[in-house]
Amino acid sequence: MASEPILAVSNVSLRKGQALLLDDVSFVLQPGRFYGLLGPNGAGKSSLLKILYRADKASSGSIKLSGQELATIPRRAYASRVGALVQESVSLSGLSLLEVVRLGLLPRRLDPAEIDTRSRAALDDVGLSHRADDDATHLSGGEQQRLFFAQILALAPDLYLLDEPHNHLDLHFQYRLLDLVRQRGATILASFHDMGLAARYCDEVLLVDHGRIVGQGPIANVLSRERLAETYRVDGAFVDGRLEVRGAV
Ligand SMILES: Nc1ncnc2c1ncn2[C@@H]1O[C@H](COP(=O)(O)OP(=O)(O)OP(=O)(O)O)[C@@H](O)[C@H]1O
Repeated sequence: MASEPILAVSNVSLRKGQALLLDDVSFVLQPGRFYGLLGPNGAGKSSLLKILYRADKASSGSIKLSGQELATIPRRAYASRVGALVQESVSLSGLSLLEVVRLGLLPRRLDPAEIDTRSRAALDDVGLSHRADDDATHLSGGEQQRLFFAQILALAPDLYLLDEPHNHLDLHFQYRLLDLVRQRGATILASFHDMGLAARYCDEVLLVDHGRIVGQGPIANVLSRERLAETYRVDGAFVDGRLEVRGAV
């Protein structure tokens, strides 16, 4: 029998003016699994993730975290269980790397020694411990992404929401950081445009198109030749677990 879902999304819609960004979205996430959120540009992936990390509110529908309606969970309690790596740029002005990671631990209310230990360990995980006291504004794009990964790794949430986690990362860190997150054994929902990474890491994918979930399951089943043509407008197919694309259609 399946355990209680960590997240249950039922009939969620999101309107902005005349535009329907999410249209009756429903799915559940089971604990400990790695889920990919796939879909073409403008499909609604970031809009959905924003609602899940409470940067936006659904126009209708229900979202439950371990059976509790999201709107009834105190913000701090929610933030200590659900960690997000997001696309929006954040000002790091005047902060050291260590301070940025510490900030991410605020919802946890830990004692200062524990905050320090966790923050330094997380910086080490992402290969930035030697720069702990540097000014965070001086980081490259990929280094900043690693810093935000450190923040979320230090938090150690039950549910990781990752919007294009591979953004700006070189090959080493794409694999290293996704391996690290997966090893935590938490639940992960991550959006991907890189199908190689999605195929390697995701137990299951959710395919979004025009604000609707049009498929859920193992990636090679969801991204059939027909769906790849309809949704991504490419002539392609999964062969031996790898996506082969002949070109755009
Ligand atoms: N505040 C808003 N008002 C109106 N439309 C919006 C708003 N925010 C986003 N959109 C539109 O909603 C659609 C979905 O955007 P979203 O960022 O969720 O897509 P996405 O699947 O994450 O795309 P990408 O792969 O390009 O990052 C887009 O067409 C976008 O222009």
